Amino acid sequence: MAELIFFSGTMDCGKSTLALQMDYNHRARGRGGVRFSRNDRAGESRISSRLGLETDAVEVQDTTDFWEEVMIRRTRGQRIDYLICDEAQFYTPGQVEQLAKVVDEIDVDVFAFGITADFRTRLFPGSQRLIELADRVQVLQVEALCWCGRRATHNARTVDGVMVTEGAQVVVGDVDMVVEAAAPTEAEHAPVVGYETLCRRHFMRRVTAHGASLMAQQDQLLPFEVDVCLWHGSGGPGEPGGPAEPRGA
Ligand SMILES: Nc1ncnc2c1ncn2[C@@H]1O[C@H](COP(=O)(O)OP(=O)(O)O)[C@@H](O)[C@H]1O
Ligand SMILES: Cc1cn([C@H]2C[C@H](O)[C@@H](COP(=O)(O)O)O2)c(=O)[nH]c1=O
Repeated sequence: MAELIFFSGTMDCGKSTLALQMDYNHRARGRGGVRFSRNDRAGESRISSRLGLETDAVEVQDTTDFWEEVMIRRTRGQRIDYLICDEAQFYTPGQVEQLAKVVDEIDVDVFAFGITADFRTRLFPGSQRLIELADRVQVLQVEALCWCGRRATHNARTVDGVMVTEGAQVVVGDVDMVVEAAAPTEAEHAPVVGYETLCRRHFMRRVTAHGASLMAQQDQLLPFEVDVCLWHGSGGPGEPGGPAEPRGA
């Protein structure tokens, strides 16, 4: 019996790699499928893995109807046994319902891959619907790690290296974005948006790898205990929007 499976995890934990592997394995056994994605970092109509694999896919738009996508292909005589749905956090709740219908009504397996929550820890609407409807939600085995070595559970967004908690929900980007060392003039300056996976503790305290390394440097430089402001938030220590703990983060 066909299933709707949601493979989820943080950014950079191997979801797209697994999507490409599953497509390969099913295809190798003679099954027919279609690959879908939306807003892949590599560009439109692509599924790309940081391991270097990349392939073509059908770009999902707000107007895409998965039921129709399958019906049109089957009418043409194409074999459709499964769908690979990457970056599924960007699909609409209605599209997730179409995927469930494809599973239940015409026995097509749907393998969806995506992050559950955004940079504010809020569920993406597509991921929420997948969690509500999937036969199984499978958390990926490969753990993305926080800079402290703990399992990363959250996706932080940075703008010019500083963690932010306000902004549009969707901004395509990558982990390990390099922030320019030499500041360009204001007119040229386009903010660099990046992402970093963190454990909950460091997400809540807003301590990114960059912030932690600054704090470590300050600890080495200062001969005595002083209050050091290394943050850009508005609250006081431990308050929402406030700083990371300056010591023992
Ligand atoms: N040079 C590398 N050598 C080995 N593994 C790598 C390399 N670069 C990336 N990876 C692996 O690829 C994973 C990211 O895979 P990817 O499918 O792009 O993630 P996701 O789709 O979840 O964001 C990393 O967690 C890491 O395990
Ligand atoms: C947290 C967060 C992420 N995104 C974007 C950034 C990337 O383009 C994708 C995730 O891709 P990955 O293959 O899982 O690395 O999502 C976003 O738009 N908004 C966010 O809050």
